[in-house]
Amino acid sequence: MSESPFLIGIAGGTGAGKTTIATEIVDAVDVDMVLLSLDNYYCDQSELSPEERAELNFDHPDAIDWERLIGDVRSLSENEAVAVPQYNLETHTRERDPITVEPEPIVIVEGILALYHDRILDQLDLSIYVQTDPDVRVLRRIRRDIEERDRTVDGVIEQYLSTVKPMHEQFVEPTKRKADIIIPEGVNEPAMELLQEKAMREIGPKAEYQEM
Ligand SMILES: Nc1ncnc2c1ncn2[C@@H]1O[C@H](COP(=O)(O)OP(=O)(O)O)[C@@H](O)[C@H]1O
Ligand SMILES: O=c1ccn([C@@H]2O[C@H](COP(=O)(O)O)[C@@H](O)[C@H]2O)c(=O)[nH]1
Repeated sequence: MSESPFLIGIAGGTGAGKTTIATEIVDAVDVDMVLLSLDNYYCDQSELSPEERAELNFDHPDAIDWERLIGDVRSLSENEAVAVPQYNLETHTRERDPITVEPEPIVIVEGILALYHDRILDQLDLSIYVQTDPDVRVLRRIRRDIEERDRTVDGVIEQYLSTVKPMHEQFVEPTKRKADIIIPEGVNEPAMELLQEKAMREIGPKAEYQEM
């Protein structure tokens, strides 16, 4: 692959539907893609006790290992494979072994702070902010964190009020102004069709070139 991949960033509050949108694009467009989630780039907290980890602020930009993320996005944009860290959201720790990810014609970077850092933003060809009402997001988060992240209702509510909500207002929501496109309420058919067409248009000539 000689051309640079087309880089898409998808940001938005917790529970907005970022992962769902990214996965739908990957499934619907007949081109190989890399989906890079900021959730894999949280700093490892294994040196702390489980109780101390549960108290951390995971919604402040300092919680993210930016150097690693910026380096991996740059490597993928230069068609180099990367070793993506594997982060466990139940234990707040990084697994021992990363997973090797090969470059593909489309790279999607997805996470609450995907549009926060200028060194990521500068590399993006298309930036998207998913805007979903806070009450919808928090209801989705309660269900998801209990079903998938081993949390309790009280724990989710306490974390939401102490860190998730204030950090969203301070750091996540303002990135909406940096977005090329704002998608309301997560997955919706017209928006998905436009995004899939855009991805195909951007990558079409490269795909044809590759087949020659
Ligand atoms: N448009 C939607 N309608 C209903 N439920 C949705 C929608 N989009 C996402 N969800 C659900 O909400 C939860 C959070 O979605 P997710 O895509 O993981 O959000 P994010 O990545 O922004 O945190 C998941 O359980 C998902 O199935
Ligand atoms: O160890 C961790 C790391 C992150 N979180 C929470 O995850 C969300 C971001 O993920 P979404 O999929 O976009 O919801 C963030 O709001 C953190 O609070 C965590 O709880 N523990």
